[in-house]
Amino acid sequence: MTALLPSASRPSDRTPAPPHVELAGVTRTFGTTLALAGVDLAVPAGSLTVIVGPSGCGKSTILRMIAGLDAPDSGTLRIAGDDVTARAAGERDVAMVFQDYALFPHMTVEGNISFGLRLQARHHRRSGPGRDEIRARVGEVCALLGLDNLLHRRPAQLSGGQRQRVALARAIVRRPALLLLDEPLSALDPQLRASARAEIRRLHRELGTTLVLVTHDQHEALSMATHLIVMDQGTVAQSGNPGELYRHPCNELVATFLGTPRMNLHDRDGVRIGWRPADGRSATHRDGVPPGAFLVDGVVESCEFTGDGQHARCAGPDGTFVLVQREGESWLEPGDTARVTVPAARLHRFGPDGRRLP
Ligand SMILES: Nc1ncnc2c1ncn2[C@@H]1O[C@H](COP(=O)(O)OP(=O)(O)OP(=O)(O)O)[C@@H](O)[C@H]1O
Repeated sequence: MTALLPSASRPSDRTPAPPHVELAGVTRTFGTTLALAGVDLAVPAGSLTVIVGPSGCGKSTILRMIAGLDAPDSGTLRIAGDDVTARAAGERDVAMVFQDYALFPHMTVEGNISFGLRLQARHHRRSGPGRDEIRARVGEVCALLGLDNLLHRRPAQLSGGQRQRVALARAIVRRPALLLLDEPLSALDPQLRASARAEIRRLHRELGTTLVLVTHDQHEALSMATHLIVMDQGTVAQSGNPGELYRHPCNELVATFLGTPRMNLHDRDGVRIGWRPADGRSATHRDGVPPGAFLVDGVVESCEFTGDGQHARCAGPDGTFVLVQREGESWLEPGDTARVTVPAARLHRFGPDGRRLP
């Protein structure tokens, strides 16, 4: 497939890509709410960067700032190396897809997708795209997104997933160097979400453009991101490769926000010990405890069947915890005594301030 957009270095490159977007010391207050409390972040060029965090942590505000729809109170924003902090939205090579897709209801799919190009043609008669070019570019993105058979429908005649693809098509037909997606999957039902996630990843690979996506769904974030940024109360808690953040969370917030069921935590000797529910093994009293392994006891309160396994919820002297059991293991039942061991290499330790201990 020929790249529709100027190619950027791929996330699989070994050398770290230069940042496409950089925020330095960005703050933003709304009335008495400090939405962004000094944000420093970098979006690697060509990456699929996902910004994730609890509701209200400032994700959408960051996206709107990158798009030029909001301005920082202080700090700087650079795109492709240029300081664009004071530059208007129209002067940035950026396209944004909104959460509600914001399609024009009275226009057909074709009309919606070609709208920006037709506007360009009208305003820049000499340099803007001609009628044939517009038709060719609309055809190209419709083929890419499987919209060929829907060109003459209006948004009301489309499913949620089809509307989302039209919104994506409308954004990429302009060939922006940077594509911003605000909660793009939130209007879709769970089954469509899985295919839409794959669709966005494919689109990102084929376009080779930098894509920044905002979500509050950690599963979506882990499964889609080539670069992950976890936000907490208006600041960046941690950023990097999703696997790295999952395996080595820098603090308790990142540790418990990423992964389901969430990480179990127990206080022992002034240290908080964390372990992921899938890393524990149910053991009997006759089993030896491997050197350095963590041992936790409890009574099974309830079990939840998940299809390929079960989640056993337990309560014990060290607090409550969840154990993931897979097919083939001997499953615990409510009322059973649970004795769980966790290998030393799978333990996380946090200090009183919540930060990861070495
Ligand atoms: N226009 C506004 N006026 C007043 N407060 C605002 C405005 N926009 C955002 N805020 C506040 O700023 C904070 C950050 O909002 P933002 O929308 O960026 O969070 P978010 O992480 O995207 O949340 P969500 O996941 O719920 O969409 C919130 O406390 C929000 O209430």
